[in-house]
Amino acid sequence: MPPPHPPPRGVAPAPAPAACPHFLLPRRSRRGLVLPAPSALSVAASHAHDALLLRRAADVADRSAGLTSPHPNFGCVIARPQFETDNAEAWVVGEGFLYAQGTPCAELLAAQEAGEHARGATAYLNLEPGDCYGDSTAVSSLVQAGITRAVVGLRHPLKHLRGKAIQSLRSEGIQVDVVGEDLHSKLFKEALKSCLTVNAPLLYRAAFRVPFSVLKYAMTADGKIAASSGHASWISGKASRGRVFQLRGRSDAVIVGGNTVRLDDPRLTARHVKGHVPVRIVMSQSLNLPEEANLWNVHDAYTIVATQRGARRDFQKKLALKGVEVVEFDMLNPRDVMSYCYDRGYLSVLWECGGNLAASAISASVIHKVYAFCAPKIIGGVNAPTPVGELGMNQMTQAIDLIDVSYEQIDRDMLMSGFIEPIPDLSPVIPSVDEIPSVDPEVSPYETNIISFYKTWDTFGAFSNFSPHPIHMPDENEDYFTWPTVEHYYQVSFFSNVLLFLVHYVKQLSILMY
Ligand SMILES: NC(=O)C1=CN([C@@H]2O[C@H](COP(=O)(O)OP(=O)(O)OC[C@H]3O[C@@H](n4cnc5c(N)ncnc54)[C@H](OP(=O)(O)O)[C@@H]3O)[C@@H](O)[C@H]2O)C=CC1
Ligand SMILES: Nc1c(N[C@@H]2O[C@H](COP(=O)(O)O)[C@@H](O)[C@H]2O)[nH]c(=O)[nH]c1=O
Repeated sequence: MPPPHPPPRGVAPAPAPAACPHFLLPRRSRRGLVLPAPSALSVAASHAHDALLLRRAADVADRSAGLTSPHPNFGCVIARPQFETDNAEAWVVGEGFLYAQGTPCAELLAAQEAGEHARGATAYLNLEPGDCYGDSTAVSSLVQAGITRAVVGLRHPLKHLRGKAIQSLRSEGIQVDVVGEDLHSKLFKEALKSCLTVNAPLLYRAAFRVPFSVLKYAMTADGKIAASSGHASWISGKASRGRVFQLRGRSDAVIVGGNTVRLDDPRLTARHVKGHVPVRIVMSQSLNLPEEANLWNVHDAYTIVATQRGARRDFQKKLALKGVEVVEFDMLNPRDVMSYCYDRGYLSVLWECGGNLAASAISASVIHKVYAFCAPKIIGGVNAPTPVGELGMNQMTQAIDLIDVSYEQIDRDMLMSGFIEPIPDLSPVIPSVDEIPSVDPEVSPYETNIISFYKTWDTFGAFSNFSPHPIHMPDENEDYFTWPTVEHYYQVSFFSNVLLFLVHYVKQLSILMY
């Protein structure tokens, strides 16, 4: 996004003493032009601008929520003060976010968009960049772009990456201001909250060693999630259900209980929104589930059935034949299922179950956030199910208080959301990928023989298209060639009959790139 009034080209980076707020620095272009009169800005105003642009970096990072898992959401906003306007939003010359694993980093995209305007500008990063597999593109992009200052919301949560990029940037002469260390004010606290919220799944995962879990339900104005018959479609309106698709798209998995499968035959897909499709998980102790169900159609999305060890082995086999993965637990309970999801690398899980399983999950302390859609309808019914079953509380003083509550009207419905636990800060240290225990392949005798390896952190992730493991394969002339990843080989195979020249081209490109 070009600035409304681009600064002169060839602006020399300004010297940046650490103690001096960036916007107070006088800066000169190579031609001797004095740049915007930043001294006109008070420290308070510069803090306000910094905080606003940092919040914007967090908002930008949020655009790929659900897609970067298990990596954090990174956003980068590059801005430089303009003479003509005090509106910091208009100072933005480039922005970018990490779209997904294996795609260019936020800093590179922002620097590319800013071009020459990045010289002498400030980069706002919701999170300290992390370098994967020795890749330091984020830092080098900012250095090469001529950034003179970086404002960082949070240090990287991984122990082995924490502080590294900040140190590298500083060693390149870039002034780095970290919120809470170099920048303190109420405005920065709020900006920090945005940075924490955008990576809440990662932080909860680190703090509690389970994925970030959201309980979502739709209820009538008299607090029912279905009629007494169990019929529940639909309580909330179309717009609210559209929002649910978005929530699914931000989650690694969606969970329901067996009863919901029997009564609703749900699909639990993120249809109508492009992008990420979560895994569907059914928790069923009895395994008394229908032979035919939408969830067994694994062409829509992958399905896992979590059950009690030994439950209906014949039915387990049938599910496995359909491509459904069955996982047995010694004692099926929400905490063990969440530990299992943690081991699979999931960052966030959406619970779309009924009240019985919801109560069990809340009691097990695995629910961190609640989304309650309330529709202006009354259904009544003494036995009609409610969003949360028995919690064993009998005094109102025992009620769980939601915090950071938000209210939003969605068409005729009201959405209330709030956290059960405070968002953890970064004091816990997330184990590196190597330290995350692998899933025990013996966990179930009837796991499906279809294995999932789309993402590198799946159990069989080494086969993932993007997994950085070279493969050695013969080409059409039986000549062996080493491909840097399965993705390279796949893409070439896909086109080989049609565009042979492309094969040659991609091979050459691979040789050049690696
Ligand atoms: N309006 C809304 O947002 C929603 C409404 N609903 C409605 O809710 C009703 C179903 O409610 P409910 O039976 O509570 O929903 P669920 O089926 O989602 O949860 C209960 C089932 O989960 C399984 N389960 C596994 N482990 C546990 C455990 N530790 N604790 C509790 N259950 C466990 C059992 O399956 P099994 O019996 O197979 O062993 C149990 O019957 C339906 O009428 C449905 O339409 C459901 C979801 C959302
Ligand atoms: N009834 C009800 C919901 N119910 C939830 O949605 C599931 C159905 O999802 P799908 O088959 O993908 O459309 C169902 O099993 C239950 O978990 N959700 C809502 O947003 N609003 C509603 O009124």
